[in-house]
Amino acid sequence: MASKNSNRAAANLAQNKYPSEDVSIEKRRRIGTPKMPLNTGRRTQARQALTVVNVGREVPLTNDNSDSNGVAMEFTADDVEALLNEKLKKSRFNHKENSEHMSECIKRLKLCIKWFQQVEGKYILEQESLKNLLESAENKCSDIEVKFTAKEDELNSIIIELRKNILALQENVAKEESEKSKALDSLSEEKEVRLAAERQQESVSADLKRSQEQCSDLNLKLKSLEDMHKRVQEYNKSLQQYNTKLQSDLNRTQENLQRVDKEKAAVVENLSSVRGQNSSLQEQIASSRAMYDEVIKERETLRNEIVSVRCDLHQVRDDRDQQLRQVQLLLADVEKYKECAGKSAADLRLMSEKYNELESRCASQSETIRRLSEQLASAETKLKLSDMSAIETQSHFEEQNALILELSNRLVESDLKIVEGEKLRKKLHNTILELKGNIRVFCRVRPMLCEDGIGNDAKVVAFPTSTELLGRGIDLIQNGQKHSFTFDKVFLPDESQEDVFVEISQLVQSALDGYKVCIFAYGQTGSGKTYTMMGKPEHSDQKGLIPRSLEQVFETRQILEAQGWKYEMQVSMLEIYNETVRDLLAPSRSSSSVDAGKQYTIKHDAIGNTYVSDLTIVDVRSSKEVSYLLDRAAQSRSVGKTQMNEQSSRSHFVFTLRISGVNENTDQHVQGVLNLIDLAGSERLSKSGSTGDRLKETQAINKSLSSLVDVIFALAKKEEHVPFRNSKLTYLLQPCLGGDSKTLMFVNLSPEPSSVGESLCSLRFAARVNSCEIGIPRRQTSTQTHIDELQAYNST
Ligand SMILES: Nc1ncnc2c1ncn2[C@@H]1O[C@H](COP(=O)(O)OP(=O)(O)OP(=O)(O)O)[C@@H](O)[C@H]1O
Repeated sequence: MASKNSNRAAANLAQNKYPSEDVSIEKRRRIGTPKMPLNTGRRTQARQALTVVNVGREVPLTNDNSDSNGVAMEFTADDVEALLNEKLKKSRFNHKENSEHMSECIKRLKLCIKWFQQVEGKYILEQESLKNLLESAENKCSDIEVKFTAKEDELNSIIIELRKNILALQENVAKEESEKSKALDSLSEEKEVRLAAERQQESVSADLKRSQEQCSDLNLKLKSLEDMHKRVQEYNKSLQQYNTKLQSDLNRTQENLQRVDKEKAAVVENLSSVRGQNSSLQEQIASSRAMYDEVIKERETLRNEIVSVRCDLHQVRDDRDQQLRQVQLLLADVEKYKECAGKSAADLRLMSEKYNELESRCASQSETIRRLSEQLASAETKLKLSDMSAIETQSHFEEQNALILELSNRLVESDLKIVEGEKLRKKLHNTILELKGNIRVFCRVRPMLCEDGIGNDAKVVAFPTSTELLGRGIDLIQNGQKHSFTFDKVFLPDESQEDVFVEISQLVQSALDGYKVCIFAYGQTGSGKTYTMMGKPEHSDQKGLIPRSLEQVFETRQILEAQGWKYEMQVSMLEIYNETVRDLLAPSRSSSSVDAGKQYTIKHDAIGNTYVSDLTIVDVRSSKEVSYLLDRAAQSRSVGKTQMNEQSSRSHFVFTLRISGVNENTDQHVQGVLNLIDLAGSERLSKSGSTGDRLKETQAINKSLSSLVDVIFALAKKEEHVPFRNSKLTYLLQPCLGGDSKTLMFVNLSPEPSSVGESLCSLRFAARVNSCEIGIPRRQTSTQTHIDELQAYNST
């Protein structure tokens, strides 16, 4: 209830109303006051009332029941107005009346003032009460305002919080929505995955079924395979037998190859004889052609003669006809004359003379005609004869031409056959080499020498004689223990230099075909390395591989020249002594010590060719030139003395023949290299008994040979790093060992029982080399520009 009143009071305040205004509004209306704020309006009304009283207007009394106190009297606005507007009735003569009237007026005005004062008192009271009310209302209002602001603040903070909550909620909603969409996506994905999985499951179960079926099938197959395995094992055995047969076939193929080579040589010979025949036939043809031309010329002259004779004959015939016509005319004249017998006898005589003359002329002309006819007949027979001989010559010429054509066809055919044969030979040769592996090992045991000592009959080397190992196996007996080894070829002590060369001649041929070929001899001092490589060139049957190879190279070069090949050969020779390279062909070497200061550096180019800087390279055209160079090199070689061999080489000897060939017919270029190396002795320090300088040499030799061993072993194990640079020897041989060359190692053995330890070491190393696979041999064919580039590189 209290709050209701306070609310209403607040509302009134807001409308500038007072609580009691509603009550007094009627009164104010009645006294005619305008509606105005109370404190100003009431004072104005009072002043107006006083003004009315002071002005003394006559105000009609609307209420006559006013008592003497005049308190109960009430005045309306109209009353007051009327009272104020009332005009005093002044009469100049009736002062009394005027005075009465005035006093009346004053009386009324006083009443009116009194009323006003009462009203004012009431108003003041009311105003105070209203003020109190206002104050309380204002207090309430301020309280409310404070509460309101507190509430507002509270609400604002709540609103802010709510807004924050809304934002957070909106974010959450957005997040939730994105999660929802994600979840929906993943759901759909999962659905797809599930479908796929279901499908997969179906297929897997189908597969499973199939697998089970297959499994059972496989079980069956396994059984059959087991049976087959047994059969395969049996087959394998037979294959092994077949393999040995193949090996023998291979040997036979090699023999065939040699036979093919011989046949080739025969064909080449045949070809050259055919070529000779051809040239003689060509000469014959040329002479026949000359004869034919002569006959043709003769025939032409005869024809011309016949034509001229015919012309003459024609002429003579014409003359004769003319003469005959003249004779007939004359005869007619004679007849006329005879008829006219009356003419003179002189005329007659003249006429008969003329007639005789004409007759004799006619007879001579007939004679000429007969002669010319005879001439014509003989010329015609001559012409016929020359025609016949021309035809004969022509047929002979045609025969000769056919023969030439046939011979040239045969020549082309045999050329093709030679090329084909050559190709086949190369192919077979390379197949054999590939079958054998591109690093091969041959073992050679030298015979017992007088120097080896007499009476030492204990045999430490034996050669198995089984078909499988014949020519390939070797047994070494050390302290009663047998060590067996197998190599690509084992040469018995009694096998000749020729026998050894036959086995490597194809390799030498490969150098001409554009391959890099490297043949080196390894073994202890005195085991026959130099004998194998160099031999004794002064005795033709004891020449070693180097002179024989060179002879073959130059011989084959000549044969290949007939096929359009042109070769250029360059030779260089060096030795590696105490890890230092020495040029064996250096001109200064024998006379001065200029060479001693030179630092020969070994370089390899991108295509695996090796170059040694400053090394003397000599162009050679014949094996004789090379022999001369070999002699020069032999003199330059460093030869020392050890207990083991008086002429023992203490350095590695490297002979290099570079071959570059061009075939102008086929526009082929080949670049081959033939490296022939005589290594220094591989004996161990203890065995060599070296001291001082010799010990240093032996150590250097051992270092380079052990580097060779390391390189070979690294290659055998297919290691990433191969230590080629550990020694000059291995670095020089890098392209041969690690690259694409055809490499052959001779392991030379001494049959002496005292050398059995060294022989075992050599054989073990050789066996390791034999198990190596080192790349695929690659033929070096190139264009002319490439060769020029290489030569330019070489010259730098
Ligand atoms: N197959 C052989 N037939 C005949 N004599 C041989 C044979 N092999 C080697 N000789 C002889 O054995 C001796 C030593 O041979 P060689 O000089 O070739 O050995 P080496 O291994 O080269 O020795 P070094 O390491 O000292 O050079 C020589 O007198 C040589 O003639």
